[in-house]
Amino acid sequence: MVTSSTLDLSEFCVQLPKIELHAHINGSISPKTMHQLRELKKHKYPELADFVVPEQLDRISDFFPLFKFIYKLTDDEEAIAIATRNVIDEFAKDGVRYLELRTTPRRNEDTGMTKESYLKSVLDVINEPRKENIIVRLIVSIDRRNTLEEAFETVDLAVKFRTQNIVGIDLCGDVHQGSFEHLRPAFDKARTEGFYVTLHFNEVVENMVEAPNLLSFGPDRLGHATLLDEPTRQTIYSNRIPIEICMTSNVISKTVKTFEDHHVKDLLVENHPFVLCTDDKGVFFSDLSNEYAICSTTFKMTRDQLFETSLHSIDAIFGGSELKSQLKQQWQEWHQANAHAFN
Ligand SMILES: CNc1ncnc2c1ncn2[C@@H]1O[C@H](COP(=O)(O)O)[C@@H](O)[C@H]1O
Repeated sequence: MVTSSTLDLSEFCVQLPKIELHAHINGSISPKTMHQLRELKKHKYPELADFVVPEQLDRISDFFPLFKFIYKLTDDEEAIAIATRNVIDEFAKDGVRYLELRTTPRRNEDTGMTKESYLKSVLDVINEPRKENIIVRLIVSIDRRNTLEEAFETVDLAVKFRTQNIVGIDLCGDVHQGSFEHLRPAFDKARTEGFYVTLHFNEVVENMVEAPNLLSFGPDRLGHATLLDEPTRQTIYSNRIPIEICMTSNVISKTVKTFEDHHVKDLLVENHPFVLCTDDKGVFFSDLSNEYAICSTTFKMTRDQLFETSLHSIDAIFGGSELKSQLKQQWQEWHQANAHAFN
């Protein structure tokens, strides 16, 4: 039998069943898969030979241009399928039992990939049978830089493939570009069609002016919610809107100074719902188990508190009450079978 002395914090965090709700597919591609895809694509794009993901960024505006390279690695249906499959396998190995991936459908004129064939390729992988104990769902992302027409196109695609485990729509992309208000009619349509909605929220100071607009939409979850003024905080707390927390992402992209300063500390004090997530594990080099370990070490959380954090995350999934009950039962069974790991 394993005792607590043989199960260190990192191993506990891997074994703990976890929920991942904020993972962008193209940002989650591991160095190993990047290498595999680079080998496939190097003749076509020789410039990829010198591409390495930097370990540190000076500011968040240095983050978005990385995708000019990453998108060359996934420029066709086969490559995006390989990336999606490997990302799912890696999350499963890291103890994730329920995963909501998100991605922005993208076309590529050279390869003939369309937004529809991109989405189909991702969904085919999400829905393929797998041995691992992991349930996978998809959130379709709308990029802030999109025109309203493009945003509608994305929602229409989600409607077309809705029976294939698409559960929600997300607003993401370069935080210094575009506006939610401009794209709002597409989000209204998504809501009317019955999709859940999550919005990247207040990652940088410049986003704060549009916060009232985003909140007036009534999002089901918020991504990051890093900078909150008092009225915004009140609205989020009183409506108990769950927040997707990505500690390493925020610290590496310098929207939060240090782990100790991270705004998750306020949520812990307020007992406000949050879900620990990775954001872009391929770019920030941190798996979900590592995010649990960082949160635990930074805020002195016990193993019981980590288990409760993971268990409560189930309430924030874009799924119905039956699925939530099934997952909670699975979590409780794991807890009973692993009582020794909590000492
Ligand atoms: C750091 N925080 C973040 N804030 C906002 N958007 C982000 C993001 N991290 C990733 N993305 C969005 O996700 C895309 C990559 O995955 P997909 O091509 O969709 O699979 C990026 O191009 C960006 O638009």
